[in-house]
Amino acid sequence: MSTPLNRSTAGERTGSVPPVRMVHLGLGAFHRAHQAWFTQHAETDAAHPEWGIAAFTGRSSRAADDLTAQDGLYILVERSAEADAFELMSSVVEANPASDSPRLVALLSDADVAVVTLTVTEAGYHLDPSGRLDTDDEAVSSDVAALKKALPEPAAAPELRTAAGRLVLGLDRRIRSLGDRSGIAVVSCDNMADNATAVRNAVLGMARACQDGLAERLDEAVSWVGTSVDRITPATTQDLRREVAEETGYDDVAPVVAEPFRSWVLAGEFPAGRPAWENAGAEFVEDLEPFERRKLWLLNGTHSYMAYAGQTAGHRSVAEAIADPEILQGVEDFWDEAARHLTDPRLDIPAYRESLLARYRNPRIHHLLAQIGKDGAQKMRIRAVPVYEAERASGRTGAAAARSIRAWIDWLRTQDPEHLEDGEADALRQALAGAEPARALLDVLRPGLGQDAHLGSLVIAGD
Ligand SMILES: NC(=O)c1ccc[n+]([C@@H]2O[C@H](COP(=O)([O-])OP(=O)(O)OC[C@H]3O[C@@H](n4cnc5c(N)ncnc54)[C@H](O)[C@@H]3O)[C@@H](O)[C@H]2O)c1
Ligand SMILES: O=P(O)(O)OC[C@@H](O)[C@@H](O)[C@H](O)[C@H](O)CO
Repeated sequence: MSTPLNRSTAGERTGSVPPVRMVHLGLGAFHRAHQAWFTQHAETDAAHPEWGIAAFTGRSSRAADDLTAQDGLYILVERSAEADAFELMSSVVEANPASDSPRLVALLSDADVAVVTLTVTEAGYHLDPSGRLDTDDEAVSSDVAALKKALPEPAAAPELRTAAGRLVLGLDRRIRSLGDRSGIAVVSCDNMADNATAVRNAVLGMARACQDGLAERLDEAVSWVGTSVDRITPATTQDLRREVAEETGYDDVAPVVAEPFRSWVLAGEFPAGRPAWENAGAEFVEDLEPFERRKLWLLNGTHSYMAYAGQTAGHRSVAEAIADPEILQGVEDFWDEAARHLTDPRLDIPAYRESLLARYRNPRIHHLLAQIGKDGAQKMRIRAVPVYEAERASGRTGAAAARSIRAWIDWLRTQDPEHLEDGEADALRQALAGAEPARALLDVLRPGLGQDAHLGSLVIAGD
């Protein structure tokens, strides 16, 4: 019989409960395998940790219910090709539902809270293809209406639908209560190009739509920190729960599995302090872009290629797809093209590629292509299109990047348009229903791309 997991059953396996100094939005698997891990491993005295995380779910309250019942504790399974290592995680000290605006306001009004991190998926920023807040989006306009009413009333904390709306409310209250001491770092940990600008555009776009002058006040208080985050973290399954119970004796309802590899590169200021994440291997750099491109193009770019080409070929996981010689060739070709534009000597592309192959081939990480394939419009826009454009600007064909874009289009055309798992599903449905679907899908990726005759010859043939 397994034991429920909580601070009393864990006993001395955890240190004391650290004070909340970080707020996180988007309590998914990745946060628990990455930022929570780095925060726990940054502590110099594990018995008396100093940085606790108060996390909020992104939408449903499920993860908050599960983790609250366990006092925030969960088990992280580090899964290499050979073996599993089980670690009890205790840096998340509070798990709240996304709906709990009063708690978010209270936390952000506390001067000791110094950092906000986010993992709300690319779609959770509600940005349009040009990178600005999409004010036509229903969730965005609903938050604008609620905030217009609530902001002038200091005690109001309505339930909001977007991460940007929640941050506008919480940061407005922080500035009102802390004045000069309201400086704080907001750190997007989602896979996006220039994620610091992405979260800034979302939050300031929301503020601008709600109240004159608010965007400027928020921008003065917030340091928008850019990051490149990496640790392959598949969705949790019932099998994992069973395996954790067998190995540890705990009936953990919210375990997480991840590969041993992890990396976090950050650029930006932390006006109110931060955990010493460098103790856990994080790197702080002045210029994030080369690192971000290496990760988004080489890893995420080929993940997306494998997701579409792999599912079309009948594969289910990354490990299966990379074992297919044709797909491996497509991955290598994409890397050759992308690598020509990753010339910073600090990047060591050959070693990075070799390590990616080993990570993809880890047979014990069951990373589903269907999970990676969600929200393809936003992902292909930043993972494949820039490689194609960089190749064309250098006078080359961009054939491998085009092959990846074609894989997305071919796969999309086999899907039921009514059940697309994509934040841009409406635009995709419209494109798929038109007279020239492939061309229209290219235009969803980037307006005008459908008119690129060279890309058309590679992607649209047979339309
Ligand atoms: N899983 C990985 O390997 C990995 C690695 C690097 C980066 N990331 C980044 O982390 C993100 C989350 O990955 P995950 O594995 O935790 O996924 P997950 O499905 O476990 O969790 C997603 C989280 O985002 C929230 N969310 C989803 N849509 C939202 C929306 N529209 N508005 C607000 N919140 C929303 C969910 O409620 C949940 O808390 C990814 O989209 C990616 O940008 C993931
Ligand atoms: O998490 P997403 O949905 O942005 O992308 C799917 C995968 O490409 C991604 O999660 C990678 O596994 C991750 O970025 C590795 O660090």
